[in-house]
Amino acid sequence: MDSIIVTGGGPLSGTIPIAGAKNACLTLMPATLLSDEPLTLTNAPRLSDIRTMTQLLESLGAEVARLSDGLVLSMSSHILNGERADYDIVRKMRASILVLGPLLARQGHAVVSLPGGCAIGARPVDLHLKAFEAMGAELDLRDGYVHAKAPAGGLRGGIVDFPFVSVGATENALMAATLARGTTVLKNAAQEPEIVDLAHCLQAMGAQISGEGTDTIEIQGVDRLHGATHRVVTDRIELGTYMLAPLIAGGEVTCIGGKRSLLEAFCVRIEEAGAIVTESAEGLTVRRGNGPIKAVNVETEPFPGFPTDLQAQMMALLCTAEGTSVLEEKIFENRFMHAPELTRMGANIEVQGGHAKVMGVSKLRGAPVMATDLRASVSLILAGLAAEGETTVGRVYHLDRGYEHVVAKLSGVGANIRRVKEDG
Ligand SMILES: CC(=O)N[C@H]1[C@@H](OP(=O)(O)OP(=O)(O)OC[C@H]2O[C@@H](n3ccc(=O)[nH]c3=O)[C@H](O)[C@@H]2O)O[C@H](CO)[C@@H](O)[C@@H]1O
Ligand SMILES: C=C(OP(=O)(O)O)C(=O)O
Repeated sequence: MDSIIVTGGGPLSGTIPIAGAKNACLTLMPATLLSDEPLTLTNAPRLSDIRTMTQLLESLGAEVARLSDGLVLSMSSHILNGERADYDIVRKMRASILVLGPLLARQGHAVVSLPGGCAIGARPVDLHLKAFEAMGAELDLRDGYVHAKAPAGGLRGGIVDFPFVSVGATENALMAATLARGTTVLKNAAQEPEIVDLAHCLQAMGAQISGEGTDTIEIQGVDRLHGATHRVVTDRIELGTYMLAPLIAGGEVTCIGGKRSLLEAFCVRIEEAGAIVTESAEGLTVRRGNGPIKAVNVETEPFPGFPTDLQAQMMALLCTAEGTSVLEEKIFENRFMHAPELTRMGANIEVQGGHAKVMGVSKLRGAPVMATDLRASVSLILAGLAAEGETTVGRVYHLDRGYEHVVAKLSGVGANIRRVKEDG
């Protein structure tokens, strides 16, 4: 197991290329199961989650080729020879549940392991299942698996009214509905850029979809989808993460490929805290304005609100802000596990239920800390960028799920950061 060692310093200067979005790629890849023709994704990120999804698709009979240093994924599921997504793969990555909709739509049956909870909360999949039921599927939950069967003649269109917004359930239902008979309407649908990206890819494959990016998506089922080539949208969470680096360590960084429209609510919050954000054709450039970073309050919400996947990193910034900030986590029940680790670095944070009160301190101090999940890991690296001395972040495998070349990207703008084997 590797660790990352960061020595506080600064200021940072230069450019960081932003990768294709993990969370878009993880739903675009299962879309290949909807067609017997090849789907090619460009701008794919080089991440362990993508390798896990590759393994899952291959277990179902798809062929996945990684070309051009892994940035191009070419997938083909000419023949599906499996219907079972095994617990051994699903437990590694919750996004595995996204094969259920495509399998059910294409071959009329599927057996997919229930993902179970994870470090940030219980994370049930009941909304995914209710959507398939609204399309006529019969579901049986036994032995830890969902056994799903479409009605004779295949899934049929239906009205799916989500009681609250779910990104994954919207994606799963959207994919399934492309091949259902008749019209499906998804109400209270998620509006994330990754949903829009999935809709664009499905449209390129011949799907009839309207309303993507709003809370009502309408899908007119078609008999078959064909192959396509699609470029994966920019990773707005990686983008936001690296935008925080110069605010914490000082300096100026341009995130290549960044667009404000992907992260408006986040940009507004960091500007309130004292950031200067400039958009150009190249990307987003960020630096501190005159004066210290100021405390701000943050509530996580579905898009277009402030993303939960940037809450930990924002907390790292606010640890040394002037004043007291309150962060409210409204998406996941247990997503403050970075707080005790930041406290080990000298932060002053009180967590109560879904709220974290962060009393700004003048400086953090380096310490050995433990990554508990993906975004928590990177928040500790960000905190380490300006901390006094050395911060060693353990359990870096969490980080590898969602950040490619993190050491190269941050050392490229002048950070003192290296990766070592756990035993030295
Ligand atoms: C691979 C991927 O894209 N992951 C993202 C996706 O996760 P994911 O798709 O799992 O997140 P959801 O939007 O579904 O979850 C939102 C909330 O709804 C709850 N819920 C969800 C489905 C369900 O059937 N029942 C239910 O109760 C969840 O426990 C959570 O509290 O969106 C999250 C919210 O933006 C992000 O943090 C994740 O990074
Ligand atoms: C929570 C995340 O991912 P996942 O839904 O795959 O656990 C994330 O990307 O921050």
